[in-house]
Amino acid sequence: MSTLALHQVSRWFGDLVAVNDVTMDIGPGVTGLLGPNGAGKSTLIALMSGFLSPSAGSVTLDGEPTWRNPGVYRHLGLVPERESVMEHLTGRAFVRANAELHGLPDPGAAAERAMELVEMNDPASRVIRTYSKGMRQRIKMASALVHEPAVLLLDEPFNGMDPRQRMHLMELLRQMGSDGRTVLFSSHILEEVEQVARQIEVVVAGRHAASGDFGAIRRLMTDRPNHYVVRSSDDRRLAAALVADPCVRGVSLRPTGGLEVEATDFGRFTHVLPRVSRDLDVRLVEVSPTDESLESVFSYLVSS
Ligand SMILES: Nc1ncnc2c1ncn2[C@@H]1O[C@H](COP(=O)(O)OP(=O)(O)OP(=O)(O)O)[C@@H](O)[C@H]1O
Repeated sequence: MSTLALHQVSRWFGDLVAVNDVTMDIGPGVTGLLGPNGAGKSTLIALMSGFLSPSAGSVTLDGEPTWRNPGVYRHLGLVPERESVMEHLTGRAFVRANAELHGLPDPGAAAERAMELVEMNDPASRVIRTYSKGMRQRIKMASALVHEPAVLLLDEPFNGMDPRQRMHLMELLRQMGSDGRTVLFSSHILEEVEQVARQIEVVVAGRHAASGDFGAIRRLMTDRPNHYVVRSSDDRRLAAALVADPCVRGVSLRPTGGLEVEATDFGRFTHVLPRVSRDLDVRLVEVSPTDESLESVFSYLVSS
């Protein structure tokens, strides 16, 4: 069982701060690293896997620094986002080359085992140039798993996969997590993370914005102020009644018609709105959220 520990880690490139004072522990089981594009996920994964040195702070695996530490690399497997695979090699030769780099006693057998895990034995004799996006993802995965590492890091592994491949990979990650491995994967899609990860770490603009299980992250999201457009048969009367309720922080009339409502308690608002409109005999025509995008959730989390 292995734990990756990041302590006050920052990484800058010239003037740009890609990772800003991040402290987190990644333990056994599956962790999802969630954040919008450019949040610093790939940089964090490169720091964890020892490919990048921190500008400040420390990244350790079971107490050992990951940067320039070959002893640690034996326990780490990395599935990068970019296609760094060799196009002209067969899948088998590619996975086997990694087994040889790790100095495994029987590289051929280790490669077959790893390819079987990701269902890549059949296309293994074809050259990688002919592979689909999903197959490329899986051959990278086999290569990362060939030395049976205790820690597996995957950068946006579900990108480009079809639903069947996606489900298979999710099952594989779950299995590895329950076997006691430390598995971390990055994603910008909450639903993807929700289905596999026991623990979620949210990063926004290089900062660690939130941490917890899916329930905790979801609560943070639903407890934030929510903005809705409400159209009804009598907007003014409805506005006066809504603003009296504690779950509503503000109501304004929109120039184009309807109301803009800011609710602080999503759960309560969903009960209050129909009750108030029924009591007033005002008919609701439209209720739609205006800021449900993941970006707005992220910016709320980072400013709270
Ligand atoms: N080698 C580099 N040189 C300069 N800037 C970099 C470098 N690597 C990353 N960055 C910058 O650091 C920030 C974080 O990038 P990073 O790739 O880690 O984010 P991300 O969350 O993985 O995004 P995406 O999902 O789009 O890959 C970005 O502004 C990026 O442009």
